[in-house]
Parts: sequence; structure tokens; C-alpha cells
Amino acid sequence: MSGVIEIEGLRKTFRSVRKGHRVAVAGFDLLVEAGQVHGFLGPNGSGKTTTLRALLGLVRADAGQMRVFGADAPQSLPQVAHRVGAIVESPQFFGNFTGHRTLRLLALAGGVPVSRVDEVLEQVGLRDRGHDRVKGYSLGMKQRLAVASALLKGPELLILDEPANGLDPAGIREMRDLMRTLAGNGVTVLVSSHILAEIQLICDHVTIISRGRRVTAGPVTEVLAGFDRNECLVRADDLIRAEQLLQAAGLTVTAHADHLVVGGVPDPTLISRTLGEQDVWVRELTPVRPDLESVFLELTGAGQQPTLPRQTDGGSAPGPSGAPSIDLDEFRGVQA
Ligand SMILES: Nc1ncnc2c1ncn2[C@@H]1O[C@H](COP(=O)(O)OP(=O)(O)OP(=O)(O)O)[C@@H](O)[C@H]1O
Repeated sequence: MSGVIEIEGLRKTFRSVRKGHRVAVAGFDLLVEAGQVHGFLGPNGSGKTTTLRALLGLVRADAGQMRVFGADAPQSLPQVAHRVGAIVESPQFFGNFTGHRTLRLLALAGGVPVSRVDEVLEQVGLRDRGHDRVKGYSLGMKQRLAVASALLKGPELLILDEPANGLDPAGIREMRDLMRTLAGNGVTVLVSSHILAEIQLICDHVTIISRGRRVTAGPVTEVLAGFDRNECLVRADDLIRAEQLLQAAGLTVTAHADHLVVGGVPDPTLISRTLGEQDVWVRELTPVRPDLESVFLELTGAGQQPTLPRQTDGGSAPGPSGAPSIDLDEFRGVQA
């Protein structure tokens, strides 16, 4: 393997006297290559944060190999630390300090020229608010200040754990634009999230984790293409006859209240011709393309408990049916 981040066979089990042991990461692999904006996706409790913490040495892995820019992680991270910016645990800022002062202190502490402060404030869109106190910042502005602090040293790799968490749609859009700008400037970005619409809009590559294991990885377009079943949504003037005719033509048809979903249709004209020849007229014919949400739900089984908020996927806390679940409202709520 060769990449900016390489993880092979990572394992981490948390043990406590009271709760017993909890397998957080169960033999996980990840490869992030230079120039990628790589989405790291998984339901709540699937092991994303533990993976990133293990990579950065914030928690000790039980087994596995990890490298960042070719240096063994976390032991040799100091050799490459100047090339990496990471926000894995929400940084706490002094509310009475301004954003500018906060970054100035961090620059001085990190041996970075203070001239970088204005540059990173500009980069994250906080230039006009840099001299306001942090306690007056919105959550989105605090997140951007955190990103600014990670950008001070001009990293080639930025690792962000759930940067859109808790943000409103406008804040999410700002974060998304920021990540795109950074990627445009050649920064490799690894961003974990359970907000799928976000990942699909920002990332070119994706790795999906469920119960501590990788369930798929690759370019977003290829991952989605692998789930394309050549389905079409059909609305017609006589839906019952349409269903019968399409079934008779050998197509897979699923009937819904006001439409049909027809599977295995490489060419949609097959549908309009089959129906038109029998005087059934198509009102709508739309190819159904898989999105990351449907792929994610299929791979992680997370859709089986859609009404239970914030279930974990850690193996020891499954939903009532034994299936992991996620907070679907958080997915669907993001349309920024
Ligand atoms: N310090 C800890 N002690 C005990 N268990 C832990 C600890 N940290 C994480 N876990 C457990 O490990 C599993 C994976 O958690 P982790 O935080 O890595 O998931 P995640 O994918 O980042 O979830 P989220 O999206 O909710 O942040 C969960 O079951 C969690 O409860």
C-alpha cells in the first residue's frame, strides 16, 4: 500500500470493569491517497473516532499497522506532524479571547510566523470577525476557528472528525465550501461524518465502516455505480395495467401508491414502448440512481431501525432486532 494515510488491520477493544469489553474497531483498513477528499462514513458508534484517535496516538491500538506520509503512526508521527492538521476532539477556546488572539497564541506556541494568522482567518472566512471575542461566535464560526488553528502550519493533510456536527444548513454549507477550497489548494482531506448528503457533495472517495469493519471503499462514483440496479420510477395513466404489462415483459416491478419502480431496465425506452404499444401512457419515467444514503443503509443495515435516534453500531448495543441503526433525521435534514 502507498498513501498519505495507510491503516491495515486496526483493532481496538475498550475494557471496563463495569461494562465489560466493547470492540470499537475490529480489523479495519483505510487508504487515503494524496489529493483526495476522502469521506469516512459510518453510523454512530461504528468506530470512526476511535480509528482517528488511534491514528493520532490519542488512544492505544491493540493491533494493526498505521502510517501517515510513510511514517509509522503514532510512534513516528512527530517526524511528519508539521505536514498534518487534525481536529478530532473539539478544541476548547477561551471565550474572552478574540479569534485573532487565539490563533496568535497558537502560532507563537507552534513556532509558526504570526503573519499566518491573517491568512488562515481569511481562508476560513473569519477575517471580518477575527477581532471579535470567541464567546460571541456561532457554533459554525467556532468550528471554522478550529479549522483555522489546524491550518496555521500549512498542512498537506487535514483530518476532520465530524466537522458538520451540530451545524445548521448555512454552517454546513460554509464548512463544505471551505473543504472544497482547501482541496482546490492541494490539501488532502479526510473527513468523518454520518451526514451522507454532505459526503456525497464534498468527497471524491469514501470508506464506509460498520461495527468496526470496512464494508466498502473507493471513488464515490464507483461505489455508487456498484449499486446501480438500472431502476426506473414510472407513473402512468393506468398503473395496474402498467404493472401487469411490465411484469409480462419480464421486468421486476415494485408497486407503490402512485408509482412503480421497475428494475433491470438498461434502456428506459423499453418501458415506454411496452406500455405505449398497449395504449397505456407514461406520465413520468425517471431513472433511479443510487445515492450514498441508500448504499450506506444497505451496507450497514442501518435502515432497519430508522425511528430510533442515535443507536450505536458498536456491536454491544444493537437495536431491538439486533441491527445497528442511525439517526436518519440527521441525514435527511441536510439539504444545504
Ligand atoms: N473511551 C471509551 N471507552 C469505552 N468505550 C468507548 C470509548 N470510546 C468509544 N467507545 C465505544 O467504541 C465504539 C465506537 O465508538 P466511536 O466513538 O469510535 O464511534 P463513531 O463512529 O465515532 O461514532 P459517532 O459518530 O457517534 O461519533 C462505541 O461503541 C463506543 O461506545
